Amino acid sequence: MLKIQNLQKTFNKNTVNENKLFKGLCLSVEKGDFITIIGSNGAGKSTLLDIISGSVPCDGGSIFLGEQKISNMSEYKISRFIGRVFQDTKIGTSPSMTVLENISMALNKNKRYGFSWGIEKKKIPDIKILLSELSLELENKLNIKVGLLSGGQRQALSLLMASLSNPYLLLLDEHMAALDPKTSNIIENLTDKIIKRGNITTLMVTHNLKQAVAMGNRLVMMHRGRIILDIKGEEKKSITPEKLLSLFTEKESGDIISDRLMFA
Ligand SMILES: Nc1ncnc2c1ncn2[C@@H]1O[C@H](COP(=O)(O)OP(=O)(O)OP(=O)(O)O)[C@@H](O)[C@H]1O
Repeated sequence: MLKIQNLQKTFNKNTVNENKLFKGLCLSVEKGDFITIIGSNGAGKSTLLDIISGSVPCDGGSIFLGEQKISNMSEYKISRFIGRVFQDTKIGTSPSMTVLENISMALNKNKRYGFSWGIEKKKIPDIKILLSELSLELENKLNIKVGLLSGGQRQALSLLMASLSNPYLLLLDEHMAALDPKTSNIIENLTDKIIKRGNITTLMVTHNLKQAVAMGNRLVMMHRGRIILDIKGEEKKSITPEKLLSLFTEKESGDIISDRLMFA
């Protein structure tokens, strides 16, 4: 479903700050895979999602989403196939528009008339049901401007909106990192529910080892632009945060693991 072959990326080429990040990274993702991605600071996790979504160009290699080569496409075109939720709770929604207008925009995303927030009245009951499943009272706030919602409510809405256009791929970039523990827990459960319900192929970057272990069917660990661990099936089910840490140290002995990863 997603095939990344021989990915190359160098930042600040031919300068003193040159950083050869990806030197032939490969990753094959099956339809319905829910992959949690962990790794040290600067490992390339966000850059990988940026390149897949077209916001950062790669220098070489190819990325296929199904039969479609997306590695040379514009970010705008790729966004038709991909949903993305960021760490910043303000990015996925439009603050000056109401909850209903935001939802309508997501529902109309890939339609011929494009981004529009016109909503058919008959759809409102279904939208209320979708929102009530978030258990954040948003079904009673249809006409409230999204800028007035809490970070958790906005993130739940972003997640729902990212899933509404039935994306081929969902990219979650530390989308729970800016939330307090209770809200993070709510969004974690929602993430699981939304992904399972739609069987959405998903890559989720996290610094939280417990979430990386508990969620998804596959776990990828990155370090310095390389994939150093890729586990799935029974191995993934039986992994613990402690085992992950010792595996990391085994594979990269001598390197200092990031405090952020270690104490998440
Ligand atoms: N626009 C850019 N210009 C120059 N260097 C960049 C740019 N974006 C990322 N980098 C570098 O690429 C490397 C990977 O960064 P990236 O943000 O992808 O890592 P990460 O694994 O997501 O890290 P973290 O866990 O700290 O968020 C880092 O060394 C970073 O400084």
